[in-house]
Amino acid sequence: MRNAYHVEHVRAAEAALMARLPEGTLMQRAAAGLAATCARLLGGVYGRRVVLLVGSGDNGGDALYAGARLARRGARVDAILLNPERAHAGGLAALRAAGGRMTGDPAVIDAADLVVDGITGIGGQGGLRPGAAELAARAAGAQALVVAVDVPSGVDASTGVVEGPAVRADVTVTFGTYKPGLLVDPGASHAGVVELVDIGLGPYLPAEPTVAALQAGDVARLLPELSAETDKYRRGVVGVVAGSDRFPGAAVLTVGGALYGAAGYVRLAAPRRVIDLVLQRWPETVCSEARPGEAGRVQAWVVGPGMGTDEVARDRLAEVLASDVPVLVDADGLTLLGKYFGGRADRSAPTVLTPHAGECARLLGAERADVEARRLEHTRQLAERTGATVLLKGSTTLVADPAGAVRVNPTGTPWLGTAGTGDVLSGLIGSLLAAGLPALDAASVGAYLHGLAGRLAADDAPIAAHDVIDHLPAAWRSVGNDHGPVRDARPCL
Ligand SMILES: NC(=O)C1=CN([C@@H]2O[C@H](COP(=O)(O)OP(=O)(O)OC[C@H]3O[C@@H](n4cnc5c(N)ncnc54)[C@H](OP(=O)(O)O)[C@@H]3O)[C@@H](O)[C@H]2O)[C@@H](O)CC1
Ligand SMILES: [K+]
Repeated sequence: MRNAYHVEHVRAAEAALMARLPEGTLMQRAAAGLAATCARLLGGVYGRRVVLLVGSGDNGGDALYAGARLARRGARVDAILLNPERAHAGGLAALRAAGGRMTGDPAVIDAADLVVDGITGIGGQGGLRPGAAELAARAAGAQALVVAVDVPSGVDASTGVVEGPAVRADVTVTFGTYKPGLLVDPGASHAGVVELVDIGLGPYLPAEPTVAALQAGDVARLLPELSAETDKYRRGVVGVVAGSDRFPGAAVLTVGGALYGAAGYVRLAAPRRVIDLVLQRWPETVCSEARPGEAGRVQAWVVGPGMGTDEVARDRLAEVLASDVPVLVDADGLTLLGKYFGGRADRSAPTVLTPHAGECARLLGAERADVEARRLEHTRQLAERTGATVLLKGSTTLVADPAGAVRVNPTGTPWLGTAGTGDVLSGLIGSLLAAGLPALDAASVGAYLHGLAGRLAADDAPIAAHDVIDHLPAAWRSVGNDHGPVRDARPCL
């Protein structure tokens, strides 16, 4: 698990650790890690041109001490101080002693091999002020690699919100722990590759992170265990209510995602025309024209993709919500939820909602642009308000549960932003719910596998939703299964 903590937790941990160490120790650890990354990126230090952008806080101090280390190894280091009177005194003295120079001329940026962004870190507030914004823009237009110290300046470390101009880094070297703003967009897309330098904060951070990102090993651990005794019934049945005469393809994609999840089989409740189309593609589907409540027992329902928003669809949703099993509501189901159910599910069994930003905005009565800009806040808010686990789709998919846990998905590709991929995701998560995964795990594991399948399918070229289904087995295989290879459960005869 890649854990990220709100700035208030980082500050508390830092204070507790600093109380046990000689003054300046943490900044030296940070600067050493930063300088090592810069040296590696430069592919050698001697004769390289490095420019430091230095704010008046400790973020600037880190940059100055790292610059001093590089200067001692022969780099030509120029520091631009945003506020010369308030720059970190110890860092300044170290840089001077190592042969670094202070300059007021931003033209040095144009000729630099590497720019170190030490304007603001966890102490930054709002978008960059004009002087800092000009330097950031100049660095973005130059050839140099940009390395952000702790957090790209202008990105809110705790939330990923970017309120105005901000640095766009190639690499961010962060200290002690990841920050949510490095994992959640729009901040994440400013951070580039994130490297963590251990400065010893670990034991002083709370057990529960503010935001966590699953890694392959976590997904492997969370996947359901299969054994020789596992049959289709024990693996669970996922029910799908999707598709309509107008949008039959949504059912094909949702069923496809569900078939390649962990459930033993997929039951579809839909109109005849939808069933015919689904059976052509997926003959293994168990289909029924009956209402969901009469279609047979399932361990989880997926309801919504392409089902329409008329009163027939409303009644189907009502039946599914009245069941006592986990339910995932997506697409038209979300519209119906807002229109007829006051935006609330009010169920005792787990409910998962999978809106994109527009659907999330509608359910919250907010603006879509606001949801995009403050993804963490709005995902949490919708989970609190609905009592459901909410997965907000889009760049850096987020999952929040009503108890306050938040996960951010580290996989995915912009190529996934194409019609029907959401239907595949719904089916996949529904299948994981049917196999018994708790809502937060089902949603975040589903997002992980879906994002990975999308990446494998795209390989830097456009994809369609059915390509994602085709690559789900490869995505599963690539994370492995912590419970051992299933094919070895029984000896071959
Ligand atoms: N925590 C740890 O364990 C460790 C932390 N360490 C390091 O300390 C960093 C935190 O240092 P910090 O607290 O001094 O704050 P920091 O990020 O330098 O920013 C404050 C400065 O920014 C300015 N400023 C604010 N907003 C601005 C804006 N929009 N645009 C422009 N300027 C703006 C603000 O100006 P003021 O408001 O005072 O005028 C003030 O000058 C942390 O990120 C890490 O790098 C490591 O050394 C060791 C371990
Ligand atoms: K920075």
